[in-house]
Amino acid sequence: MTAAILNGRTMSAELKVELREEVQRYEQKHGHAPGLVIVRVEGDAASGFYSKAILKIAREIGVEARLDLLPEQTTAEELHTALVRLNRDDRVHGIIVQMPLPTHLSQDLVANTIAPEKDIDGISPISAGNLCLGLPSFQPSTAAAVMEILERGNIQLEGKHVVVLGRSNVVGKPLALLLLQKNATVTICHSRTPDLASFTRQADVLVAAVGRATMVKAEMVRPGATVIDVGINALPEGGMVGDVDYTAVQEIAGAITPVPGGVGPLTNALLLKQCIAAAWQQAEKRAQTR
Ligand SMILES: Nc1nc(=O)c2c([nH]1)NC[C@@H]1CN(c3ccc(C(=O)N[C@@H](CCC(=O)O)C(=O)O)cc3)C=[N+]21
Repeated sequence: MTAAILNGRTMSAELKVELREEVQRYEQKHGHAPGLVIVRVEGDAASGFYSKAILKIAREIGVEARLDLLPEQTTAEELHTALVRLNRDDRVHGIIVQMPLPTHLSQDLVANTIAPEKDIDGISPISAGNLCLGLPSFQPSTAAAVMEILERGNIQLEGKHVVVLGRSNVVGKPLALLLLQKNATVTICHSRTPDLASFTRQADVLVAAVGRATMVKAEMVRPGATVIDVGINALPEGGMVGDVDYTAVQEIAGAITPVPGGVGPLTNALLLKQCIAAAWQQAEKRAQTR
């Protein structure tokens, strides 16, 4: 038996249609489009690709988006000033700062400066705190993309054992909290977990978010399990692979996400979804205080 493929491209196309309609409703009510600004500090080549991909999807669904490109030598103070200006700009509803930043700029600075109501990538302490408390909040978009795939793939979570490989602040940690909200039993494994396979073999749903090419092998997967691959590993010969040994694991798993074409295509769509939500929230708040 081979696994059902959870196709992120198809799901993303469906979500984009829904978001397009949502943007039209917003525009009819408020007379302007939701606004998004991507801040990119030059340095990391891949992040330029992601910025362009976000601009493209924004254009497709009708969100007004622009890229603010800052030079690699930008100081912490200059970045702070740029973010404060965006916080004060009423036409900007969502702000995303592309990671990774050059080493002299800290993610903390960004997380603590972006206005929580514009933090559509869920990196501020307010967003993280609300998520931890089980309150509504913006979510890191990759973690949100995994939840969207599970939902659209009709993968049941209540009472299921989900094993998450990786504990990053952008994927593993927030994802574990989102899964708990769905009443899953959650285990987080990481680089210091001994005998990883003894955990992964127990998983009804296995999520790999480690960043090590093809490290999840067939013998680590329980027959019939759902396997979600968040990994993006560039190959020296070009192309990319996930954290899962796809060819071998798809013979064992019940359902599996490919790389590319799995979690990736949904990530930016979820970012835009949260930007539209941010625009609604800000417009309604403004209406109340008038
Ligand atoms: N502040 C911040 N937030 C992020 O959410 C963020 C970030 N920085 N920096 C970079 C990572 C990575 N990321 C992806 C987005 C889309 C695809 C995507 O669309 N991938 C496709 C296409 C891949 C291809 O064909 O090259 C796929 O997997 O099929 C992947 C990865 C968001 N990230």
